[in-house]
Amino acid sequence: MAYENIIVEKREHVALIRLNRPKALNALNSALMRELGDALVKADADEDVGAIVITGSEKAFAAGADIKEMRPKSFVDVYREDFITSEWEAVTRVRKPVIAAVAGYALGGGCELAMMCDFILAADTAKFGQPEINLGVMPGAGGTQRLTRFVGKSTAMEMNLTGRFMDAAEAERKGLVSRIVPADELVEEAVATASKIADKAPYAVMATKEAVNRAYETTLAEGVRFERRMFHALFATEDQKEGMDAFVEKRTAQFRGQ
Ligand SMILES: CC(C)(O)CC(=O)SCCNC(=O)CCNC(=O)[C@H](O)C(C)(C)COP(=O)(O)OP(=O)(O)OC[C@H]1O[C@@H](n2cnc3c(N)ncnc32)[C@H](O)[C@@H]1OP(=O)(O)O
Repeated sequence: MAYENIIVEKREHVALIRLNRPKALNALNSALMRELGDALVKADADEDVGAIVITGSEKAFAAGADIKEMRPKSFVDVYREDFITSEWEAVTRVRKPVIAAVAGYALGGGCELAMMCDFILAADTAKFGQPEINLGVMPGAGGTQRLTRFVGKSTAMEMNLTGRFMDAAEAERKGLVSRIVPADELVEEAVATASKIADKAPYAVMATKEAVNRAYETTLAEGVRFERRMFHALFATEDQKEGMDAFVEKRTAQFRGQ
């Protein structure tokens, strides 16, 4: 598939995906979401890729679903298409870690896309929000659910009901983003972080991601049991031997994904 709305680069075992509709502040239309889904499936299958970064531009990670594309749709259209379609959730099906590197606006579907990633690195210019209420609708891709889990009911309710934006400092304080970096270092820092993950034992990385995500979907007791079983399973890998041998031999581990 040829891409017109995203740019994909490979760097140091990292797939860097840039959303690229600058004139529309990376508004997420169906073509862009199809291309993003395709790029994610390919990066997930690529044995030379250990982690993925999704980013936008300096001004906008993404200003939400494309309002101009959405505007003429009827109830029957959105219900039949099941809009937001499963293409929007492609990122949640990726088994490798996905980092959202957010500068500028991450609004509506843009904020929802960032929250579907495994963690968010924010530039000091980042602004998050769920302004769908101003359009006479409400979030349709997780804004009422994921945002509430990240920042708690009170802040999520206020943001969803008023459309207020949250700046990077508040997002860090409330746990929406893992950390803030200067805007001109954002992409390099995200790629360096992803590359650090890509150097680790891939099955340990995959199992860790699965276990952390389980914390959102199950009870504590079930989650801890799941974690223990995944921990046990990693003793079936050569990388467990290599990691522990390397520690004892005081050298850097060379993981081979076996
Ligand atoms: C996924 C769901 C189900 O949850 C639904 C959604 O995501 S609904 C969308 C939610 N997002 C918004 O409501 C944000 C809309 N955008 C804005 O409020 C502003 O553009 C801004 C505050 C992000 C930036 O303002 P400003 O700097 O003044 O730039 P603009 O002139 O407004 O925008 C430049 C250019 O981009 C087009 N644009 C911006 N956002 C969208 C969008 N979401 N969809 C389509 N097009 C968008 C905007 O129309 C401008 O283009 P032109 O009209 O000048 O051609």
